[in-house]
Amino acid sequence: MPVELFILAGFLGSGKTTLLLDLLKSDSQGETGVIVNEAGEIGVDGVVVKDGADDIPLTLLSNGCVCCSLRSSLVLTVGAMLDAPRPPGARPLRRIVLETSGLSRPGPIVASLADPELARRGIRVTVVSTYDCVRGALNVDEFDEAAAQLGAAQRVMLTKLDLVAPEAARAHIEVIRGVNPLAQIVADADRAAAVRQAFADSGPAGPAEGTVQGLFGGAPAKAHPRIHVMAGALRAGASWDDVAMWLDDLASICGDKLLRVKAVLKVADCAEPIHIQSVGATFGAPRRLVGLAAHEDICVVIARDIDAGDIQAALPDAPIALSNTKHSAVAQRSSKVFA
Ligand SMILES: Nc1nc2c(ncn2[C@@H]2O[C@H](COP(=O)(O)OP(=O)(O)OP(=O)(O)O)[C@@H](O)[C@H]2O)c(=O)[nH]1
Repeated sequence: MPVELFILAGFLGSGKTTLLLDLLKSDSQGETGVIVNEAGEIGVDGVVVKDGADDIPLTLLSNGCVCCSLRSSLVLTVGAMLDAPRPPGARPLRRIVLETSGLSRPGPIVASLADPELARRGIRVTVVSTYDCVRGALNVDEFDEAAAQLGAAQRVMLTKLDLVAPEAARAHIEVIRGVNPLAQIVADADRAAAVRQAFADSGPAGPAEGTVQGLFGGAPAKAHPRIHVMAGALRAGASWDDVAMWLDDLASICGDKLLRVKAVLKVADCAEPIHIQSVGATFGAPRRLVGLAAHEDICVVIARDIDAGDIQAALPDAPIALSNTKHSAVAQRSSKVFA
């Protein structure tokens, strides 16, 4: 049976990891492999996926943004995942999901997968993009990435439907149709049904591959010139209160320039690492990761028009020291080329 490779795209915080975890929970046969890529050098999603679903084949591509720098390693990773021995009695992998960074553009990833080795294996590629019904996806500052992610999708999955009225959902569907009239829109209020539709087999005809590659194949990967991906290092001995106060300060300094915070931090006064995340400047409830007592700290902050130097200058005694990552440098370099 051909293996389905799903490229899971969608803007920062739009619900990719949550959708992936729902798929893994529903996959009682363990037929799904996962590749996680994040902006910057930090793999929070990989940790969260591992905590939510044991025993899945999982590979992290965490040394850069996949659409900028990892083309050949992606092909090798997919091949290695398919060749890896399966546990006794397990079925062969039926699908692989590549969760991209919320800043990745799917076009170059699809183009990089047009590889003779993968074609020989009969892999079918489908781009599934998540669309956040609370934030919308086409805010002016995020337009380039969001439009690329929606435009390249064969399927667009409406997320956070439970948080909006049906009229709002209908309005979002019109927006999506305006950007990509070819996409199948998954808007089922029954979450389990929606997850099945989002990851349904693409069928013998394949998911309009010609269309995606024709529109986006080979396009250069443009990092957004105004977006900064920062890594944070936790000061030894910092407590949960220190971190909570810093998050408050960070939100008030950045305001709507703050796009995403994700961290797994081992603070002095809690036995387990704590998973923290925000979408924009809105923080979800912190969660203890019980299975990960010995995990090293990871922290990523993604913002627009404000970088680590600005934040450090405003918060000099912070319990978390921020530094700009390669993704910011890539963004700055490419702004000269693409501006
Ligand atoms: N109520 C509700 N919350 C959701 C839904 N999907 C995601 N969320 C919440 O939105 C936040 C971000 O979700 P993630 O799944 O981490 O988003 P993501 O797209 O993987 O984020 P990045 O990898 O940073 O781009 C989390 O707090 C989720 O719990 C949904 O369908 N309903």
